[in-house]
Amino acid sequence: MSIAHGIRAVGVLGAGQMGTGIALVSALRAKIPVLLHDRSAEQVKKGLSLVDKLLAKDVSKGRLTNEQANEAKDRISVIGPETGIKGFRDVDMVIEAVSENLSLKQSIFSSFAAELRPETILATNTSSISITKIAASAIPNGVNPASDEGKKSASRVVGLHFFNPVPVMKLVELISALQTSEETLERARAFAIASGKEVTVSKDVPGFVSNALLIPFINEGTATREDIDTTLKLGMNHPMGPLQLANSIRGTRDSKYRPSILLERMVDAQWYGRKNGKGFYEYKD
Ligand SMILES: NC(=O)c1ccc[n+]([C@@H]2O[C@H](COP(=O)([O-])OP(=O)(O)OC[C@H]3O[C@@H](n4cnc5c(N)ncnc54)[C@H](O)[C@@H]3O)[C@@H](O)[C@H]2O)c1
Repeated sequence: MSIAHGIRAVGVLGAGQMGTGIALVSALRAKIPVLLHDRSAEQVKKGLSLVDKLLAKDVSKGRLTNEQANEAKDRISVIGPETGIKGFRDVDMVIEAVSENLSLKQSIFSSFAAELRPETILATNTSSISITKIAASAIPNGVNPASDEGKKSASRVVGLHFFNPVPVMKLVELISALQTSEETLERARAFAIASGKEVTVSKDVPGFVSNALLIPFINEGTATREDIDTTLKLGMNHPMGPLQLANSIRGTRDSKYRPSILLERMVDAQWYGRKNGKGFYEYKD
């Protein structure tokens, strides 16, 4: 049985690569008001100009009318630094897309618990941090996690893992923390579908489904980088070889997905892939 998401407005925290894309699909596809906040005014400016650019491209390709593009843009408003996350008080769901850092996310979810309404759904776009750990930080100070209030507070936290670039990639992984309620999960699923995505459900394990399956391809080392990538592209119809993809991802620190010696040595050599121009491949630009 499918249930309605019931989200009348969404808050997006972080206007980087992912937050900007999430704000755009929420405004354009789910057609609801979006409140965007980032601690950096510079990032907000960059994010909004990217939204303009992507919408203009859709109009020029005939995928959207001018009116649809303008309506989508008008649904996005910015919460300034003086208001901060207090500006999310009236939304039904927030999606956190700040930098990948456990203590940063824990302090943000603890502020969400202090500042937002108790029924607001709290979603995180993390790609490698345990949703259960994040959910545990969404319990108000002094409340016992095993009490009814503690369980209820953590039960509205869910993983909503969008892929990069968000407007293009069709998949969203939905991740249930140990504490997540069925209602939170189903409403988050309905919201991702309304935003134009296909949803898969993953357990709260390191890497979730997608990155956990990718790691063995990257770690195998049975042939040259080109032969590994060509095998997966031409033999298995992957659009991109795993080692090309590996140049854009980061680690999980989980022992099950321990990187191969070669990957560790590449990090020792400070060859960080696309980030600084050398990984399995070299990137001149
Ligand atoms: N980039 C990807 O391919 C990708 C894919 C899936 C998931 N993710 C996850 O999405 C999240 C965001 O990744 P990204 O690539 O967009 O990062 P990014 O560095 O592009 O953006 C992060 C943004 O968060 C802002 N920020 C940091 N601390 C903040 C705070 N306390 N309050 C408000 N804003 C704050 C930064 O100013 C920055 O604009 C991470 O958890 C990442 O793991 C990334």
